[in-house]
Amino acid sequence: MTTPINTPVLDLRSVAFAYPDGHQALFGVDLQVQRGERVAVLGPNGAGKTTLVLHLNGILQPGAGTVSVSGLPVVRDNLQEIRRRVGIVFQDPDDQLFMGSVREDVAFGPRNLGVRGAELDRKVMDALDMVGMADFADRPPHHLSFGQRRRVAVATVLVMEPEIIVLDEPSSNLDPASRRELADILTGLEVTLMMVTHDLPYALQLCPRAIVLSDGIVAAQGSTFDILTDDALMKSHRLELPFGFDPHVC
Ligand SMILES: Nc1ncnc2c1ncn2[C@@H]1O[C@H](COP(=O)(O)OP(=O)(O)OP(=O)(O)O)[C@@H](O)[C@H]1O
Repeated sequence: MTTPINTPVLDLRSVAFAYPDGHQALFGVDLQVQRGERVAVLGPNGAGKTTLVLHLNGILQPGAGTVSVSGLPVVRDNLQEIRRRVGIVFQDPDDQLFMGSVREDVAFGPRNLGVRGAELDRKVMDALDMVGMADFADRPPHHLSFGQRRRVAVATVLVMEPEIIVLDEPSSNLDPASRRELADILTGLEVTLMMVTHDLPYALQLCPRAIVLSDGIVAAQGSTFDILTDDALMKSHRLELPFGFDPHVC
């Protein structure tokens, strides 16, 4: 199927969601992400960011509203294709690494789609190369450091050649060098990217655009720089820059 060139990769219309216990987490979220964009999702604890992410590949289904990925609605019948198009890197890499070796973990997704033999080997090694983990292909994931496991988790998503990569707190628990190396990897990728983060300098470095999710609605969106330098907006949504960090000088 061909997709018109200006169809957003992500298109959320009036998405509302309540958990089974009745807690309403999203109250009508509208959000479009165009091909090639890098967008940060900012917001205080409990704002609904993870709930939003779980709607992007159909882990959660909205109570009202719609989610589409490059024009394809996120509904039960489309989930296999949606999950190929949307790669989610969860906060805890151990949620997505469960095989005996790095190579097997990265091969898991494409193998499920029927890729085999030399083509599978090539795809796996290309993805591991992109995250600088090719030398670790035969190591068990649980023998790797947290930062190395996060890179492998990124490779498990890259190998599927998704249309958008969504990362939940990609810089959490990384030491400064690993944090910087992951930023280098992510900025080098030619893929649409959405990143949920409390690490505001990271958002500024990686994502030209940001949205502020607060109490289950999109409270603001615009350039990341404009948002981070709007003191009143930042304060009203409990967003704080690290002490001494000045967005004007990075
Ligand atoms: N399984 C659940 N059942 C009921 N309520 C939930 C469930 N998961 C999350 N919530 C509630 O939904 C709201 C949004 O949660 P969510 O995890 O999406 O927030 P978040 O913005 O990702 O927060 P954080 O920055 O702390 O990770 C919160 O009030 C939370 O308590």
